[in-house]
Amino acid sequence: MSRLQIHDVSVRFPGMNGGEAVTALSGINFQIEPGEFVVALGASGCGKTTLLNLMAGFIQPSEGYLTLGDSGISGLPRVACGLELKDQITGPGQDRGVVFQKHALLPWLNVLDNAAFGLKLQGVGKEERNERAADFLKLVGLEDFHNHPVYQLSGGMQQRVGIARGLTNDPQMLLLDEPLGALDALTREVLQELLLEVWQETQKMMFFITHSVEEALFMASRLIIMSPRPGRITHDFSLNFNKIFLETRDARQVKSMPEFIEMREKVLGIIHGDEAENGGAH
Ligand SMILES: Nc1ncnc2c1ncn2[C@@H]1O[C@H](COP(=O)(O)OP(=O)(O)OP(=O)(O)O)[C@@H](O)[C@H]1O
Repeated sequence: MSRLQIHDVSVRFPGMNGGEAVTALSGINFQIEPGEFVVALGASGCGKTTLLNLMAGFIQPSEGYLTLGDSGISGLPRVACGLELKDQITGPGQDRGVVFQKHALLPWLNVLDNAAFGLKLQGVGKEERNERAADFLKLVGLEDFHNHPVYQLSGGMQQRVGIARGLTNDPQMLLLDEPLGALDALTREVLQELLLEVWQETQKMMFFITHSVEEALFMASRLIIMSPRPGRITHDFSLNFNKIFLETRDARQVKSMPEFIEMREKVLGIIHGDEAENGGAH
């Protein structure tokens, strides 16, 4: 397992319709260690999705570079980085799985074919891809739904398929952009617990974006808070509420612990302070 490192990264987008350029991220230095569950929280527009897109290799930084172990993800060529990277700049890669809020499933395919779709694109043979997809469908509790068309499934079950699909390459890292944001409260809590179980089982690095402070505190082994204009990481907390849950399996009890409530108030204060500073802009 390798660590993900972000070195002095900034991202500027050209202004829309001839407007001013936007500095979405500035001076980001950050690393994710093997086994960490990192959650990013912050006001709208503070650059959370931009950061995830960088890690996924979907976009390039304007300055700086990213590495996963001794492979470059994006940024300056390895010569300019002064590093001995094993691989050239790779962009998106099988070592990083992505799960979106809208599960982006293919409605004409069944659950198994959706979960195995990425493997199919890579040319993995049918038997092997079905076997690998089945392992991860089992992990998310869908072992009895292989042949169901995805459009017949509830939102929560569709997102389970999305999570299984993100895992089928057995990536080192799972990048999740508000994966539970579109779900009802009850389903959301069930999937929070499921994701923690998946994390415990697979030990993968997780980078998870949310707007919910409670969800962030419950899920994170490390919580980063970002602030906009330009997007920066302003706070970095180590937490262990997720481990307490995995030991006790009692989410209600964890979320009502005095330490949890105290931390929730502290984080809300930080975020509301940022929003007030930015005129509540979204
Ligand atoms: N492709 C783009 N072109 C121009 N500006 C962009 C582009 N993508 C993002 N931005 C701008 O960069 C800033 C950061 O956007 P980003 O989507 O990363 O924030 P976010 O924290 O994920 O927001 P939200 O919580 O609302 O999803 C915003 O000001 C946004 O308008």
